[in-house]
Amino acid sequence: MSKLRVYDFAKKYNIPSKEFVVILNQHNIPVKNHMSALTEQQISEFEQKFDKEKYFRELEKKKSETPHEQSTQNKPQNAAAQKKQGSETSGAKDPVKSKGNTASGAKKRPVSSNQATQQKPRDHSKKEKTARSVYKRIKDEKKKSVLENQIYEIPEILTVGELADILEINVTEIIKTLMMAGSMVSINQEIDFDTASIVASEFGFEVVAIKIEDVVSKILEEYDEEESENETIRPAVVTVMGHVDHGKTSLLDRIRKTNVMSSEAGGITQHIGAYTVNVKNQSVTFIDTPGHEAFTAMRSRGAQITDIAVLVVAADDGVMPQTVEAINHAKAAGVPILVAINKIDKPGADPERVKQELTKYNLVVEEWGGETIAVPVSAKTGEGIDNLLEMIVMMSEMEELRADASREARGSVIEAQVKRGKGPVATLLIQQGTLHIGDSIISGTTYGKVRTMIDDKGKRLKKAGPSTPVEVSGLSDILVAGDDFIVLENEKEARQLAEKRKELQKGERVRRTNISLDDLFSQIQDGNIQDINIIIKADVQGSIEAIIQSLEKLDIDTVRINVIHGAVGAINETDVLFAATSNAIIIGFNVRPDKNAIKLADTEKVDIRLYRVIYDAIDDIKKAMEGMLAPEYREKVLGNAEIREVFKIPSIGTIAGCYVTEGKINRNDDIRIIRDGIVVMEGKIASLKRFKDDVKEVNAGYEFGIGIEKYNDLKNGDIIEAYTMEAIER
Ligand SMILES: Nc1nc2c(ncn2[C@@H]2O[C@H](COP(=O)(O)OP(=O)(O)OP(=O)(O)O)[C@@H](O)[C@H]2O)c(=O)[nH]1
Repeated sequence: MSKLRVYDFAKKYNIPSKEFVVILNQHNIPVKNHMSALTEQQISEFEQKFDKEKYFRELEKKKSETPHEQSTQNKPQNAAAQKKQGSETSGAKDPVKSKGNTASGAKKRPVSSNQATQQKPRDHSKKEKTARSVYKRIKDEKKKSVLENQIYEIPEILTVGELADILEINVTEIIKTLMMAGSMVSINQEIDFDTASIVASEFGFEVVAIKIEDVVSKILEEYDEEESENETIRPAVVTVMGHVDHGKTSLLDRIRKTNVMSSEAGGITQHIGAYTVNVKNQSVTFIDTPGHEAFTAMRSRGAQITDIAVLVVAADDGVMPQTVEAINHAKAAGVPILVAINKIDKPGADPERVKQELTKYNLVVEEWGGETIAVPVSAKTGEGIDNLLEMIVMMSEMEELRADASREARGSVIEAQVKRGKGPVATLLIQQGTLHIGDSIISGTTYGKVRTMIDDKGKRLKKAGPSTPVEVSGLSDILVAGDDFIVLENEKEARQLAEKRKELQKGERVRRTNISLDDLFSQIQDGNIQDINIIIKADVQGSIEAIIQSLEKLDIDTVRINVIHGAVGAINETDVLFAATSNAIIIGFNVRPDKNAIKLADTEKVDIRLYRVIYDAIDDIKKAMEGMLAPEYREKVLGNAEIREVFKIPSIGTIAGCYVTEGKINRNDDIRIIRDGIVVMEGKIASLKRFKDDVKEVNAGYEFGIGIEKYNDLKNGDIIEAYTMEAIER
């Protein structure tokens, strides 16, 4: 029998599961949350003790004693009545409201932004759609917040006029109040939250600061939720991926050249990071930076820009490690793959072999009954390129890519730099709507007002629609590739938001919360995850397959394990970015992360687990899923040294001359030898010497000689890593 969870049991009594958790605990049945499993004994115990009728009787009684908040809330009231209620309520609670206590008082009763978003009727007039204003957004919601909480939501920075508008008080009254407090202000002057809250309290109102980031998320949420009424077909955005030297850049160049020569004679190609070509009166946009690394780096910043991935495979070389990586990265992003079998002009070209190899990765070509389109091409001679472009157009038609050009623009940053005479410029890919000259945008902590716009042919544009890449100027600073951008009502708002974000960034960097083995169980319990994504890096292909097979056998109900990528070699930055983007855990089997990967894993909060025995890896995951991961020891790396020279000494063995690159090496440390990112052995130090003397430790920057217990196969360039096992708290 499968386990009975609290939420299933709660259904029997028709009681909401969260309430049921409380009831169970009241009946001495300890459960953590609605996902907790109950034993048969607990169930029968509860059934004997619980008096259902009594419970519902008491519930009814309680309900009749409390006022019907719901109906009061929904009753329309005029502004004066609201204000009166506002002042009376806050006054009644706090008759001697002193200046400055408002903010802290307000903190105790924050306005639920979630609630507000959910309940707001979705009625956007056309005018609202084209003017996205933080200030207006707050104003729209203020009536509701007054009704619910007698608290006004105000921006963290606003003008005197805006405050007057929100509180519905004559602006001269506000100016007068501020003057009496010794502050001479005009209607358009900006004041901060503290000042605004003091003014508000003078009039008997309580205010809370609405967080800038909340407003931005609300705006973005609203944007996504809004139905686009005028959707039309938009061009596909294509990224080219594949193994090194298979011809990605050559293919992109060939496509661009062919196109410019045929239809844009006279145009001067501008390298802006992406370009558009015309195929049978339809446009296709190509991202100029090939490779899955760039693709995943963009994705890790939130940019989902690619509609189709063109996988370039050289016909004379076949499927190679990075071909497989590219396939996995595209698949994890849910992007359809079109295969370009390149270099068919070469004598050794064998397109059929490529098709055969691809089947191993579930890419079965159409002529063999699959769904993958594969086009033979030569970036060198141009053969097959037209066919490839036509297939891209066909695929984009199948994908039904649509966008509403009548909305205000939203999209992603493709590239950014400073140009002479232009200041900071950025290539923006418009994904929705139309960007106009003069639009105010915000992206990350930078804002701007679009001053000029050019396309990839150097043509000046006044506006640009969906899927168009444009280089814009008029920005306050350099944008970051992969960040999104949105259009706000005016430059002032964009600036305020950008400045606020910058301030927040100065504090603590907003960290991504990624999955880790330690919190896996609680996340499963809370129902937050149903899929566990895993990336495996190992020393040999056989280990990857063995791990995948063992993982498949793990059977924990309601959760599925997906190995989204497995490859031979050290753990690198791209792996970490991929994990961060796909919320995956990285398992390293007999391999190590490189330095950049360690750093990135730390900032991106990616859990990397290193193992030497397959059983240990599987066991850890199993235990994590069952919530039984015992408090454990985790290794701490103490130092790294590089082997610079190897001496074979008869009767003693191999001694290596080394240099400590980081930390220190102690005589008693555990050590491992790493060759090209792969662990070749783990063991103990047999001897540690500086010149002729035995030493206890060697610090960074010093040379030393080392002998390893029962191991002689040392090589120049090997890394000796010293580590110890440390108890960690979970
Ligand atoms: N014969 C022939 N050579 C090609 C073809 N396409 C590319 N090449 C050659 O293959 C080599 C690699 O091409 P690139 O376009 O630089 O390959 P890439 O995939 O962009 O390489 P990376 O940027 O290093 O990953 C170059 O010497 C090209 O001239 C082709 O269709 N036929």
